[in-house]
Amino acid sequence: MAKWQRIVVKVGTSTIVDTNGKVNYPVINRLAQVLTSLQNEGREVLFVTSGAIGVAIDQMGLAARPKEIPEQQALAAIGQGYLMSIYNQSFAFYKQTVGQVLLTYDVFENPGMLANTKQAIQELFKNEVIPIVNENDVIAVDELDHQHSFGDNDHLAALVADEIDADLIILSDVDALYTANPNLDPNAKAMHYVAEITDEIRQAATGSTSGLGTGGMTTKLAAAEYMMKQGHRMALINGANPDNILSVIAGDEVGTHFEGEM
Ligand SMILES: Nc1ncnc2c1ncn2[C@@H]1O[C@H](COP(=O)(O)OP(=O)(O)O)[C@@H](O)[C@H]1O
Ligand SMILES: N[C@@H](CCC(=O)OP(=O)(O)O)C(=O)O
Repeated sequence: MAKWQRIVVKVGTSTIVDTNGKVNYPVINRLAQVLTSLQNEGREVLFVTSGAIGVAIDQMGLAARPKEIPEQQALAAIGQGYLMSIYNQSFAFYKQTVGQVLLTYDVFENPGMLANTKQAIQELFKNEVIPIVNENDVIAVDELDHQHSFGDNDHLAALVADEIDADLIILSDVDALYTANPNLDPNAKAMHYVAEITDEIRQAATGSTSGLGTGGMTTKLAAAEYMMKQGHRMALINGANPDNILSVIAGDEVGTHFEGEM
Protein backbone atom coordinates (compact mmCIF):
# COMPACT_ATOMS: atom_id res chain seq x y z
CA MET A 1 0.00 0.00 0.00
CA ALA A 2 1.43 3.43 -1.00
CA LYS A 3 2.26 5.88 1.78
CA TRP A 4 -0.87 7.54 3.27
CA GLN A 5 -3.06 5.98 0.57
CA ARG A 6 -5.37 4.24 3.02
CA ILE A 7 -5.66 6.25 6.21
CA VAL A 8 -7.32 5.77 9.59
CA VAL A 9 -7.86 9.15 11.24
CA LYS A 10 -8.64 8.96 14.97
CA VAL A 11 -9.99 11.93 16.85
CA GLY A 12 -10.14 12.25 20.64
CA THR A 13 -12.83 13.72 22.86
CA SER A 14 -10.53 16.68 23.54
CA THR A 15 -10.84 17.66 19.86
CA ILE A 16 -14.59 17.06 19.45
CA VAL A 17 -15.46 18.96 22.64
CA ASP A 18 -13.89 22.35 23.42
CA THR A 19 -12.41 23.39 26.76
CA ASN A 20 -15.83 24.68 27.90
CA GLY A 21 -17.33 21.25 27.30
CA LYS A 22 -19.25 22.38 24.19
CA VAL A 23 -19.35 20.55 20.85
CA ASN A 24 -16.56 22.04 18.73
CA TYR A 25 -18.50 22.64 15.49
CA PRO A 26 -15.82 24.67 13.64
CA VAL A 27 -13.24 21.90 14.11
CA ILE A 28 -15.74 19.16 13.18
CA ASN A 29 -16.70 21.04 10.01
CA ARG A 30 -13.10 21.53 8.97
CA LEU A 31 -12.41 17.87 9.72
CA ALA A 32 -15.30 16.85 7.47
CA GLN A 33 -13.91 19.06 4.71
CA VAL A 34 -10.36 17.70 5.01
CA LEU A 35 -11.44 14.03 5.14
CA THR A 36 -13.76 14.57 2.18
CA SER A 37 -10.96 16.16 0.16
CA LEU A 38 -8.72 13.15 0.85
CA GLN A 39 -11.52 10.80 -0.21
CA ASN A 40 -12.04 12.87 -3.38
CA GLU A 41 -8.32 12.56 -4.17
CA GLY A 42 -8.81 8.81 -4.37
CA ARG A 43 -7.52 7.89 -0.90
CA GLU A 44 -9.47 5.55 1.37
CA VAL A 45 -10.31 7.18 4.68
CA LEU A 46 -11.72 5.57 7.81
CA PHE A 47 -12.58 7.85 10.71
CA VAL A 48 -12.39 6.63 14.32
CA THR A 49 -14.12 9.02 16.68
CA SER A 50 -14.33 9.31 20.44
CA GLY A 51 -16.63 11.84 21.99
CA ALA A 52 -19.98 10.08 22.37
CA ILE A 53 -19.90 10.56 26.13
CA GLY A 54 -18.32 14.00 25.78
CA VAL A 55 -21.10 15.39 23.58
CA ALA A 56 -23.81 13.77 25.73
CA ILE A 57 -22.41 15.50 28.82
CA ASP A 58 -22.98 18.78 26.96
CA GLN A 59 -26.39 17.69 25.64
CA MET A 60 -27.61 16.69 29.11
CA GLY A 61 -26.16 19.83 30.71
CA LEU A 62 -23.93 17.91 33.14
CA ALA A 63 -21.03 19.61 34.89
CA ALA A 64 -18.63 16.63 34.70
CA ARG A 65 -18.22 13.10 33.41
CA PRO A 66 -20.07 10.77 35.83
CA LYS A 67 -18.04 8.00 37.46
CA GLU A 68 -20.73 5.30 37.58
CA ILE A 69 -20.75 2.80 34.71
CA PRO A 70 -24.56 2.77 34.06
CA GLU A 71 -24.56 6.57 33.82
CA GLN A 72 -21.68 6.46 31.33
CA GLN A 73 -23.45 3.73 29.32
CA ALA A 74 -26.58 5.86 29.11
CA LEU A 75 -24.53 8.90 28.05
CA ALA A 76 -22.78 6.81 25.39
CA ALA A 77 -26.18 5.72 24.02
CA ILE A 78 -27.43 9.31 23.96
CA GLY A 79 -24.19 10.79 22.63
CA GLN A 80 -23.47 8.27 19.86
CA GLY A 81 -26.68 9.18 18.01
CA TYR A 82 -26.04 12.87 18.60
CA LEU A 83 -22.43 12.55 17.39
CA MET A 84 -23.56 10.80 14.19
CA SER A 85 -26.21 13.44 13.55
CA ILE A 86 -23.49 16.11 13.80
CA TYR A 87 -21.21 14.16 11.43
CA ASN A 88 -24.05 13.44 9.00
CA GLN A 89 -24.77 17.17 8.74
CA SER A 90 -21.12 18.21 8.51
CA PHE A 91 -20.18 15.68 5.85
CA ALA A 92 -23.44 16.20 3.91
CA PHE A 93 -22.43 19.82 3.29
CA TYR A 94 -19.47 18.44 1.29
CA LYS A 95 -21.68 15.77 -0.33
CA GLN A 96 -19.77 13.02 1.46
CA THR A 97 -21.70 9.99 2.70
CA VAL A 98 -20.65 8.36 5.96
CA GLY A 99 -21.56 5.04 7.59
CA GLN A 100 -21.52 4.12 11.27
CA VAL A 101 -19.46 1.10 12.38
CA LEU A 102 -19.60 0.30 16.11
CA LEU A 103 -17.03 -2.24 17.30
CA THR A 104 -16.03 -4.11 20.43
CA TYR A 105 -12.67 -5.74 21.13
CA ASP A 106 -14.02 -9.27 20.89
CA VAL A 107 -14.61 -8.63 17.17
CA PHE A 108 -10.83 -8.86 16.71
CA GLU A 109 -10.73 -12.26 18.43
CA ASN A 110 -13.66 -13.73 16.52
CA PRO A 111 -12.66 -14.62 12.93
CA GLY A 112 -16.27 -14.61 11.70
CA MET A 113 -17.10 -11.20 13.14
CA LEU A 114 -13.76 -9.80 11.98
CA ALA A 115 -14.36 -11.01 8.42
CA ASN A 116 -17.86 -9.45 8.47
CA THR A 117 -16.46 -6.14 9.72
CA LYS A 118 -13.75 -6.04 7.05
CA GLN A 119 -16.27 -6.97 4.37
CA ALA A 120 -18.54 -4.09 5.39
CA ILE A 121 -15.63 -1.62 5.50
CA GLN A 122 -14.46 -2.81 2.07
CA GLU A 123 -17.95 -2.28 0.66
CA LEU A 124 -18.12 1.22 2.18
CA PHE A 125 -14.73 2.06 0.59
CA LYS A 126 -15.93 0.67 -2.74
CA ASN A 127 -18.86 3.09 -2.57
CA GLU A 128 -16.61 6.01 -1.55
CA VAL A 129 -18.32 6.21 1.82
CA ILE A 130 -16.27 7.15 4.89
CA PRO A 131 -16.78 4.59 7.71
CA ILE A 132 -17.10 6.28 11.12
CA VAL A 133 -15.98 3.92 13.88
CA ASN A 134 -16.40 4.08 17.64
CA GLU A 135 -16.38 1.47 20.35
CA ASN A 136 -19.86 0.26 21.23
CA ASP A 137 -19.66 1.71 24.73
CA VAL A 138 -23.10 0.48 25.79
CA ILE A 139 -21.89 -3.11 25.77
CA ALA A 140 -18.11 -2.64 26.06
CA VAL A 141 -17.92 -1.31 29.59
CA ASP A 142 -14.25 -2.26 30.01
CA GLU A 143 -13.30 1.10 28.48
CA LEU A 144 -15.64 3.10 30.63
CA ASP A 145 -14.18 2.02 33.95
CA HIS A 146 -10.74 3.15 32.72
CA GLN A 147 -9.18 0.13 34.41
CA HIS A 148 -8.09 -1.61 31.23
CA SER A 149 -5.43 0.25 29.32
CA PHE A 150 -6.26 -1.67 26.12
CA GLY A 151 -9.89 -0.55 26.14
CA ASP A 152 -9.51 2.78 24.40
CA ASN A 153 -10.06 4.24 20.97
CA ASP A 154 -6.33 4.77 20.33
CA HIS A 155 -5.85 1.02 20.50
CA LEU A 156 -9.07 0.35 18.62
CA ALA A 157 -7.88 2.66 15.82
CA ALA A 158 -4.52 0.84 15.64
CA LEU A 159 -6.23 -2.56 15.47
CA VAL A 160 -8.56 -1.40 12.69
CA ALA A 161 -5.68 0.26 10.79
CA ASP A 162 -3.64 -2.93 10.95
CA GLU A 163 -6.56 -5.10 9.81
CA ILE A 164 -7.20 -2.92 6.75
CA ASP A 165 -3.47 -2.26 6.11
CA ALA A 166 -3.74 1.50 6.63
CA ASP A 167 -1.54 4.21 8.14
CA LEU A 168 -2.84 5.96 11.25
CA ILE A 169 -3.15 9.65 12.15
CA ILE A 170 -4.17 10.43 15.75
CA LEU A 171 -5.57 13.89 16.49
CA SER A 172 -5.31 15.12 20.06
CA ASP A 173 -5.07 18.37 22.04
CA VAL A 174 -1.26 18.55 22.05
CA ASP A 175 1.06 19.52 19.18
CA ALA A 176 3.22 16.41 19.48
CA LEU A 177 4.63 13.79 21.81
CA TYR A 178 6.79 15.70 24.29
CA THR A 179 9.64 14.66 26.55
CA ALA A 180 7.13 15.12 29.43
CA ASN A 181 3.47 16.17 29.71
CA PRO A 182 3.66 19.76 28.32
CA ASN A 183 0.69 20.77 30.49
CA LEU A 184 2.72 19.99 33.61
CA ASP A 185 6.31 20.65 32.52
CA PRO A 186 7.04 23.96 30.74
CA ASN A 187 10.49 22.64 29.72
CA ALA A 188 9.07 19.66 27.83
CA LYS A 189 10.39 19.41 24.26
CA ALA A 190 8.45 18.15 21.24
CA MET A 191 9.74 15.01 19.50
CA HIS A 192 9.11 15.17 15.76
CA TYR A 193 10.44 11.77 14.67
CA VAL A 194 10.38 8.51 16.57
CA ALA A 195 11.96 5.48 14.90
CA GLU A 196 12.01 3.31 18.01
CA ILE A 197 10.04 3.45 21.22
CA THR A 198 12.54 3.39 24.07
CA ASP A 199 11.89 3.08 27.82
CA GLU A 200 12.74 6.78 28.14
CA ILE A 201 9.95 7.69 25.68
CA ARG A 202 7.57 5.31 27.43
CA GLN A 203 8.22 7.04 30.75
CA ALA A 204 7.61 10.46 29.18
CA ALA A 205 4.12 9.50 28.03
CA THR A 206 1.68 9.69 30.91
CA GLY A 207 -2.06 9.96 31.42
CA SER A 208 -4.54 12.62 30.42
CA THR A 209 -4.76 15.90 32.32
CA SER A 210 -7.37 17.48 30.03
CA GLY A 211 -10.34 16.17 32.03
CA LEU A 212 -12.00 15.12 28.76
CA GLY A 213 -9.90 12.40 27.19
CA THR A 214 -9.24 9.13 28.94
CA GLY A 215 -6.09 7.49 27.68
CA GLY A 216 -3.62 10.35 27.63
CA MET A 217 -0.31 9.82 25.86
CA THR A 218 0.14 6.31 27.28
CA THR A 219 -2.49 4.82 24.97
CA LYS A 220 -1.30 6.87 21.98
CA LEU A 221 2.24 5.62 22.43
CA ALA A 222 0.98 2.04 22.78
CA ALA A 223 -0.92 2.53 19.50
CA ALA A 224 2.27 3.87 17.86
CA GLU A 225 4.26 0.91 19.14
CA TYR A 226 1.67 -1.52 17.79
CA MET A 227 1.58 0.21 14.40
CA MET A 228 5.37 0.21 14.07
CA LYS A 229 5.59 -3.45 15.10
CA GLN A 230 3.08 -4.32 12.36
CA GLY A 231 5.10 -2.33 9.80
CA HIS A 232 2.81 0.70 9.51
CA ARG A 233 3.42 4.40 10.10
CA MET A 234 1.57 6.67 12.54
CA ALA A 235 1.44 10.42 13.08
CA LEU A 236 0.25 12.29 16.17
CA ILE A 237 -0.95 15.84 15.53
CA ASN A 238 -2.98 18.60 17.13
CA GLY A 239 -6.64 18.24 16.15
CA ALA A 240 -7.38 21.92 16.81
CA ASN A 241 -6.24 22.48 13.23
CA PRO A 242 -7.44 19.56 11.04
CA ASP A 243 -5.31 20.95 8.17
CA ASN A 244 -2.43 19.28 10.02
CA ILE A 245 -3.69 16.05 8.41
CA LEU A 246 -2.85 17.50 4.99
CA SER A 247 0.57 18.61 6.26
CA VAL A 248 1.37 15.08 7.46
CA ILE A 249 0.48 13.67 4.06
CA ALA A 250 2.54 16.37 2.32
CA GLY A 251 5.54 15.27 4.41
CA ASP A 252 5.83 18.53 6.37
CA GLU A 253 7.32 18.54 9.85
CA VAL A 254 4.19 18.60 11.97
CA GLY A 255 3.37 16.66 15.13
CA THR A 256 5.24 13.43 15.83
CA HIS A 257 5.93 10.95 13.07
CA PHE A 258 6.39 7.34 14.19
CA GLU A 259 8.01 5.15 11.60
CA GLY A 260 10.37 2.23 12.04
CA GLU A 261 12.01 0.01 9.42
CA MET A 262 9.42 -0.52 6.65
N1 LIG B 1 4.69 13.18 26.93
C1 LIG B 1 3.51 13.76 26.65
N2 LIG B 1 3.37 14.53 25.54
C2 LIG B 1 2.19 15.10 25.23
N3 LIG B 1 1.05 14.96 25.97
C3 LIG B 1 1.11 14.20 27.08
C4 LIG B 1 2.34 13.55 27.47
N4 LIG B 1 2.10 12.83 28.60
C5 LIG B 1 0.81 13.01 28.91
N5 LIG B 1 0.19 13.82 28.01
C6 LIG B 1 -1.23 14.18 28.09
O1 LIG B 1 -1.98 13.50 27.08
C7 LIG B 1 -3.11 14.35 26.76
C8 LIG B 1 -3.77 13.86 25.46
O2 LIG B 1 -4.52 12.69 25.71
P1 LIG B 1 -6.12 12.70 26.00
O3 LIG B 1 -6.43 13.78 27.00
O4 LIG B 1 -6.53 11.30 26.30
O5 LIG B 1 -6.66 13.23 24.64
P2 LIG B 1 -7.66 12.65 23.52
O6 LIG B 1 -9.04 13.00 23.99
O7 LIG B 1 -7.23 13.45 22.33
O8 LIG B 1 -7.43 11.18 23.37
C9 LIG B 1 -2.50 15.72 26.72
O9 LIG B 1 -3.46 16.75 26.85
C10 LIG B 1 -1.54 15.67 27.93
O10 LIG B 1 -2.23 16.08 29.10
N1 LIG C 1 -15.75 5.62 23.11
C1 LIG C 1 -15.67 6.74 24.03
C2 LIG C 1 -14.26 7.31 23.96
C3 LIG C 1 -13.59 7.42 25.29
C4 LIG C 1 -12.57 8.58 25.28
O1 LIG C 1 -12.78 9.61 25.88
O2 LIG C 1 -11.50 8.41 24.50
P1 LIG C 1 -10.34 9.49 24.06
O3 LIG C 1 -10.92 10.86 23.99
O4 LIG C 1 -9.94 9.00 22.71
O5 LIG C 1 -9.23 9.40 25.06
C5 LIG C 1 -16.66 7.84 23.60
O6 LIG C 1 -17.06 7.89 22.42
O7 LIG C 1 -17.03 8.65 24.45
